[in-house]
Amino acid sequence: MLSSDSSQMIGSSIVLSDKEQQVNDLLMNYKLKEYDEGFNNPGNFLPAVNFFKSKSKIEQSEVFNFIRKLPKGASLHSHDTASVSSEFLYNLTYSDNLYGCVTNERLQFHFFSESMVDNVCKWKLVEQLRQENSSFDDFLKTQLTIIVDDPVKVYPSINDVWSRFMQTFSTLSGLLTYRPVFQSYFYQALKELYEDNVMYLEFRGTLPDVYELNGTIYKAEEVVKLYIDTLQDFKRDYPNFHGARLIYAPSRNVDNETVDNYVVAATKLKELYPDFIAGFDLVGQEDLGKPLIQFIPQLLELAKTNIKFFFHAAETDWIGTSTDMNLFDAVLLNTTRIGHGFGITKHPQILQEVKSRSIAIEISPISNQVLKLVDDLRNHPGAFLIASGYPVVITCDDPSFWGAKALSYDWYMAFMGLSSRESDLKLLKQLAMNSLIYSAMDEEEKSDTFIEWEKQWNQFLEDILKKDVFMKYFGCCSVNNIK
Ligand SMILES: O=c1[nH]cnc2c1ncn2[C@@H]1O[C@H](CO)[C@@H](O)[C@H]1O
Ligand SMILES: [Zn+2]
Repeated sequence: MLSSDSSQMIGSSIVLSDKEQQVNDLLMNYKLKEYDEGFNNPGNFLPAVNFFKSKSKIEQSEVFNFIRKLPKGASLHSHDTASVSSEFLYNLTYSDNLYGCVTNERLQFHFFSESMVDNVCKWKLVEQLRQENSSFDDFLKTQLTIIVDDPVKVYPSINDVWSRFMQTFSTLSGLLTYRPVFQSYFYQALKELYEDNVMYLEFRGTLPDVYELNGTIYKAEEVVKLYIDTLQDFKRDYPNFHGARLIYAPSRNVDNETVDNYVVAATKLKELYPDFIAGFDLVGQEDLGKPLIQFIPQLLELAKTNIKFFFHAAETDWIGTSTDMNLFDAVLLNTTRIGHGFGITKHPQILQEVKSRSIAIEISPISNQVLKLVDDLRNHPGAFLIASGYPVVITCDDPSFWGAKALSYDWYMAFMGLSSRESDLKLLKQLAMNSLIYSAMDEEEKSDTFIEWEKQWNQFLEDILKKDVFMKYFGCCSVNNIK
């Protein structure tokens, strides 16, 4: 029974090479030490603690530092304006020509040239706001993320945390949709992934209007071009980075007529940029927005084109509600992957369908914890999906908003919180391969990328073993430590 049970886990069919086995021994040394320490002192087990509190401790974990070095393949679910580290975001607030204004206790940003400041708000240069009031900067920092000291108190329900979450998107809008910032932000998002050993990105974007100081506005089609140009710049600077694609993902909290317009826009974008546009999704808090069933005629129209669907579905704790039913519509509409799918384990029929049709579930553990679906990540439904070999990819959703960076924090949670004490390098290797297998790349591109990834993987094994030999002979970090 034991072997039948563990043979169903993701990665269980992998046979490790000798080199991989040596690296695995090291990894499991780190993992078991940390895991068993948690078993003995449950209050210290990091996946059980709110991420706002656990983050700095995760950064000291040897498992986490191992995962950071591991070539993780692709990042398949993140959002346009919640991608970069909060440090980078904060530094953007020192940009020239940036104005701020506070309405209803929320900060708004906008760039203006001096002669063109509008009257929509009582704008002042952010530089001036900082000079006038010594506590302004602390206030500004609270506006860039949803991090708070006491999340249980500040966010009693999911609607409270989502309200703050949406306000944060709104605060950042005027800062990030200024064309030079828009491009440097995307460049930085790619850079942080690259530095986290991620080689390819598929991200959701709403394609907001982007502006210049002289009043020029770029509409969706031109905004896509801005992404493509930035991607090209990035690939020129970092030729080992494979690439990126956009999933056009506007708000679901709209009427039918707006979705008619989405269909027209998505079709046009796919025609103009067939390679860069991966597909379509609808975003926003599912419990408060419209369910997919409301837009079936439009979505069927879109399905006639070669646009793939990547629907967010059942990002919820409720069973049998419209949010939960989105799983059925997503599968019936032949979705390529499912964003979150948090409710899936309550639906045996959907479980069968996703397995037989190879529809990957994009699991974002930290997002689900911070946005109040589950407190202790050992109770995340993804634990069942991983243990039973469902098609799963690990994703990061909105790392910027909770102080995470790129993908490794979520991989850490998947490895320590959502999988068995026994799960090892085989799981991590399969998760990396899954991220390429379930990407929107065509078969030829997938196999090219896979070859690139394997090179990185072999280099990673070499690097880990070299470091291990070094540690054995030199103790820690300096030749003075030779024993
Ligand atoms: O986890 C999520 N579920 C649904 N929608 C989300 C999530 N994270 C971000 N957004 C949505 O994405 C838009 C920016 O691309 C935001 O406006 C937000 O509504
Ligand atoms: Zn999302």
